[in-house]
Amino acid sequence: MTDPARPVLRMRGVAKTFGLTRVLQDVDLTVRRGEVHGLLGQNGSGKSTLIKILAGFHTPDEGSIELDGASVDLPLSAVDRRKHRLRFVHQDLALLPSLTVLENLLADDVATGPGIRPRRRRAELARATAQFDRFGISLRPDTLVRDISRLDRAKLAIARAVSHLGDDDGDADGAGRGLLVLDEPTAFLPHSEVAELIALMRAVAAQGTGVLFVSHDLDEVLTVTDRVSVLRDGQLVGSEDTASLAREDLVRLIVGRPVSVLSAGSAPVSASQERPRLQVSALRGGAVQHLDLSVHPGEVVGVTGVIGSGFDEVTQLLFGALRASGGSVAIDDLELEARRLSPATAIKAGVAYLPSDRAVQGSAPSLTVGENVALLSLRKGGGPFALTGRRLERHAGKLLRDLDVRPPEPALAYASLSGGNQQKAMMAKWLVTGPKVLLLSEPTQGVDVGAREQIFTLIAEAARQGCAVVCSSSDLDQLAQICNRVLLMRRGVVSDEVHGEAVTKAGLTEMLFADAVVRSPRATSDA
Ligand SMILES: Nc1ncnc2c1ncn2[C@@H]1O[C@H](COP(=O)(O)OP(=O)(O)OP(=O)(O)O)[C@@H](O)[C@H]1O
Repeated sequence: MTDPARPVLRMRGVAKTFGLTRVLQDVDLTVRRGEVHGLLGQNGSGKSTLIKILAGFHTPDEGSIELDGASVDLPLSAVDRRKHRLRFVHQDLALLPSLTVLENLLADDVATGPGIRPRRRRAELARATAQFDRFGISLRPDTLVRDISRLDRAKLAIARAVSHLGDDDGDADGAGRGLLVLDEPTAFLPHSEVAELIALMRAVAAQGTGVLFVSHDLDEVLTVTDRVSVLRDGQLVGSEDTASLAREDLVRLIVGRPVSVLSAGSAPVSASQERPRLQVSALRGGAVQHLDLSVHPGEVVGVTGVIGSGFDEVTQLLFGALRASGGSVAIDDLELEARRLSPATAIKAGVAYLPSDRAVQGSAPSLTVGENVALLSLRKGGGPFALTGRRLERHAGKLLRDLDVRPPEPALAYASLSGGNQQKAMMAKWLVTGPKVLLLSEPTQGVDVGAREQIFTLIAEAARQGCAVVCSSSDLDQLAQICNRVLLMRRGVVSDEVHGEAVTKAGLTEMLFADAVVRSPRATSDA
């Protein structure tokens, strides 16, 4: 029988170096059975590397790992991962959109065998339904994954991982239920939906599984975890009971110093009285039914709402990443028909766009950091010959240092930068073009508290230089810190607006709450 007090994971003295860079040093990490354990740290602090060691992707240079009290060989083999029920849910969720919920749940069988055998279908359906019921998930097994919401996809990915943890050969006392590693599964979810995933994590831990949860969202971490471990520059700087930590303590552990901007809020930039830099009239497309919007030089306007309200599509429409069906967009004296907008015309008109799905839309992962950062400035500088070789490296290197991208090394493969540093590099890429209009979609998703502060400063600086900024986000804290005014969208139209002193997290929460009250019961349950 498994000792219930025995940790599901114990890492000791783990170290990892890439080339000359020491990424992890002497890391001890313990996850207990039935606990949700947060793993935190700034961008580039080594969290993903630690997880990749657990996934058997990297071999540590030094250190040992015990799973359920048993020492395992390194690199961790698939056999050991399966034996000790070590499962992962990564940010991309790894679901197959063209298959059904049930087929995804059984993806291992589908991938390696003839699919779901007809005579077992009934049994598999019953098992899936029981699994969903156990965790309070309402998903129809026959629905195609491409037709379900982002929240349901995240739930499905977790249910799939857990279904392998709770196999019938578990110990009679329920011990030894393994370890579920969640690597930022909430990063692309609106804040209003995260609560449901938090409930799911707690339900998983309640069955005896250890949950290791990586997130940059401190409120989320303080709500769901029992303990947290913090990495700074590859070293473990603390493992603490969450209940004993105040938010400021956690920030200090992560960043190594207090971060004043989080409590004080950055001073909002003030809009001038000049005529609008960006004028949007009767824009429609996607879920957006009708949008009129004027943004002055120096003004930062937020757009928020619940999923399906269209708030997250406004910036995509303005950039031409999503085709508009009507309306017009004027930037200074240039009038454009919204239907004719494409990313190329938008860039030419002086529009910069930082999408939320950066890995897919925002960058060229196969190029180096320097090439990515210089992509647009090359275009601006008069063709592909404007900056080459050493000049390109010098130019990109300066930008990277200015923005504190770590490491500020233009020759590195872009894909090897940590998530938050990729985000800062993309911000650098756009800001060198001196845009008239800056469009942001969830600009600090997956970004640590220190980098978040730097990105806010960059946004304020862009506004100070006369940029008109539009930011689609469900992060009310972020909107309160950067915006002069925030629009609330409901069913494709603007239903409310807050501005001036009311742009605080409390003011925005109140606006959303008032909106939820007036929405129909069906719409409210979607929130
Ligand atoms: N394969 C690799 N080759 C070279 N350097 C790497 C490689 N993988 C990671 N690194 C470097 O190791 C450091 C730690 O990266 P890691 O991805 O573990 O950070 P992280 O804490 O997960 O960051 P984030 O929160 O931004 O995802 C970074 O400086 C990164 O550039």
